[in-house]
This record gives sequence, C-alpha cells and structure tokens, in this order.
Amino acid sequence: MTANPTRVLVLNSGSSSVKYQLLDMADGARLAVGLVERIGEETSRLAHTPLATGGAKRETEAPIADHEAALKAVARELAADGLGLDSPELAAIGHRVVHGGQKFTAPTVITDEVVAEIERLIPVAPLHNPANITGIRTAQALRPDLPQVAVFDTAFHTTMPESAARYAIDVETADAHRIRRYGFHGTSHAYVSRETAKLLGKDPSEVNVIVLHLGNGASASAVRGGRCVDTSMGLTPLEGLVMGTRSGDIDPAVIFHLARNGGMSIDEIDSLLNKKSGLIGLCGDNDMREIRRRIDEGDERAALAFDVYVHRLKKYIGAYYAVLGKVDAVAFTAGVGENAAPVREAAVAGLEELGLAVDAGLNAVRADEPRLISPEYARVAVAVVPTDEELEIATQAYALVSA
Ligand SMILES: Nc1ncnc2c1ncn2[C@@H]1O[C@H](COP(=O)(O)OP(=O)(O)O)[C@@H](O)[C@H]1O
Ligand SMILES: CC(=O)OP(=O)(O)O
Ligand SMILES: [Mg+2]
Repeated sequence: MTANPTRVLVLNSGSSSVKYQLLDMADGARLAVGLVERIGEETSRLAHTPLATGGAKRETEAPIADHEAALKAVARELAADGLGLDSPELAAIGHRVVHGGQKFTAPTVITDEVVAEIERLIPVAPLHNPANITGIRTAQALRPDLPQVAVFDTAFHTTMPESAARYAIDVETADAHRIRRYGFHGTSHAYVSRETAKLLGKDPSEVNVIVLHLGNGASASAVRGGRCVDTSMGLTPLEGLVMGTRSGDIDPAVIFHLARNGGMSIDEIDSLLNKKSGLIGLCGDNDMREIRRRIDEGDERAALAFDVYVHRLKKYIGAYYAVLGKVDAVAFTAGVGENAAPVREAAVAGLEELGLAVDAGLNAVRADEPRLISPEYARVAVAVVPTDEELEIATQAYALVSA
C-alpha cells in the first residue's frame, strides 16, 4: 500500500449515463475524465480522456446493456492507462447519490445499511437511485477493500425550514409516506454558491445567493449565508423549473384529469411528465442549442418553448428574491446556465427595479472561469459560475476518508 493514497474516483451515475473523473486530491489534478452515454440502447458511447498521460480522447461505440457493464468498461479504460481500480493510490470511490431522504445530511461511508436506505428511497427517485446502487455494488465488487462514499444531492437542502420543506397537505398522510420537499442538485448548489461568494471576494456566510442550475434537469435555490433556505425541486426531481424533458410545476389536478378523462394510466402520466414534457414536450427538442437554432430560423414552437422556460425561471428569481429579502448575487450554472447567453439575458430582462441587469458584452463572453455579467452599476451581481459536481464529490469523499 502507498502510505497515503490521495486519489479519488468519482462516479456520477444517471438514468442512462455514467460520468466519471479520477482526481488526485494532493494537488486537485484531474487524471482522467469520461462519460458513458445511451446505456441500454442499441449503441452506447464511451468517451474517455486520460489527462494524466496527455493521451487523446478515445471514443468507442458498442452496446452497453446496463450500468454494471458500463462501470466495467470504465474500469478497463482506466486500466489501459495504468490508472486502474487496483491502484494502491486510490483512497476512495465517491458516488453521487441523488436521493438521500431526510436521513443523510452529510457525505457517508457506504455500508450495507446505507445501501438498504438508498434502496428504500427508490420509489421517490426511480430514474436515479437504482443506477446509483448499481454503481456502488459494481465498484464494491471491483475493490471490496476500498472505502466507498455516498455524496447526496439532497444533503445541502436539509437546512430548509419546515415552512419551505412542507407541502400543505394532511400532516399525518405526509409523514406516513415521507412526503416533503427534499430538493436535488445540492452538491452543485453548495459548490456554486461558495464559488459565487469567492467571486465577490466575500465569505459564504456574508452573502445571499440565488443559484440557477440549468442542465437537463434544472433547479433553483435560495442560499442565505451559505445555507439553503428554499429550492425548486421537491419530493422528486420533477417539481419546479421547466426542464429538458420534465414539466416542472403543474396543477396537480392535471394528473387526475388525465387519469379520469384522458384514459391514461398512472405510469403513462408519470412518463409523460418526466420524459415527454418540458422543452421536448413543448417543441420536440430538449437541447437549448437546437432550440436557439430553430428560433433563429423563425420556428414558432421553439420560440414558445423558450418563452415558457424563461417565464418560469423569472418567476423563481422573483420568488427567491422575496424569500431572501436581500440578494447579493444570481448565479447561472450547468449546461444551459453556463452556455446559453440568451436564456440569461431573457431571465433577467425587466428586473432593473430589483437591481438586476445583464451587460450584453459581458454576457456574450465565453469562458470556463466564474465571471460577472452584470454592469457595474447593478446592485445585484449576476454571475456565470461553472459547476463541478465531480470535484465537490471528490473533495467531500476525501475529507471523510482522510480525516
Ligand atoms: N453551447 C450550449 N448552448 C446552449 N445550451 C447548451 C450548450 N451546451 C449545452 N447546453 C445545454 O445543456 C444541457 C446539458 O446540461 P448538463 O448540465 O450537462 O446536463 P446533465 O448534467 O443534466 O446531463 C443540454 O441539454 C443543452 O440544453
Ligand atoms: C436530480 C436530477 O435532476 O439530476 P439530473 O439533472 O442529473 O437528471
Ligand atoms: Mg447534471
């Protein structure tokens, strides 16, 4: 054994993908990064970049049946560069776990009991928790001696007050079924709110930040002095903002109506709201790049999808402004937030009275660094702050196992 192993492999298993990174926590260096996509489909795609060796990105297309096969393929890719899971330099494997319920408020070393609890939460995270468990089980089989650490999407949100976490439904029914607002993407909200404070030259305890995590899944959060006080996702990652394929907020009566009068089963409605709604439901595309391209060509449905998306986003900015009372910064992050300047511009347009504005020139700049896009006169900073869930998971996992 190496005296002090410092490397952490991070696995971020989504419903049909696995993102991974191998990091050395001694200096924060990224040794390898990769992505397996379209797991379970006819052709899956694996892209692996061995940064440690300076090697080029390797892309392979082949059927990968499930998450277990995906992880084994990842292990083979890493081994090909001398970065295999058998390395004595590995200190831990960090897993993103989407739903941790109320029980897990911090990163946790994984035991059988922890896996059993993650399993119990599958009904409220059916797209995510099963993949997370397969990732954990496969990694355990490959390195039974190594600490495996779960970092929960829900953990950062456990500081929400009851007034924000409770649904206004019968308390006994809610408690019996553990129905409350948990929130997700917490690792990203935590990281981005801290990085935003850093960008402002302040301590996280001194600032109030609205974080807009706009990826395929999307959520907003209100962070007061480094602690989450409200977030837009709820019992499941379906509530809140308009997303790539999820509806976000709707009148719950839509579900009764579709069941009673639309001839749809509960499973069909579940699939409609999670997979066939949001941007894809509105215009047939869930990628903001494609939507912008269609808008430029005069496509009205794409324009409608964009407008519905931005309208919801603006409502949440206003809502969290009110929740926080005073806002120091609004931070845009994840695929759409970091790259789609028109979304940022439209979301903030007309909010000058709230002290919010975007400078067109700054908004057009492309960079990987955290940056301000608000004009100097604006009372509230508007920022683009790239998220790094994998680095945050590695940092938390390493802190736990090296303590
Ligand atoms: N250059 C870009 N311009 C506009 N939108 C982009 C760009 N790059 C990525 N996106 C958007 O980001 C989304 C993916 O975001 P990401 O944070 O990677 O999602 P996830 O982690 O949920 O898979 C894409 O579906 C697309 O809508
Ligand atoms: C919780 C969630 O929505 O995650 P993702 O954005 O990775 O789908
Ligand atoms: Mg994501």
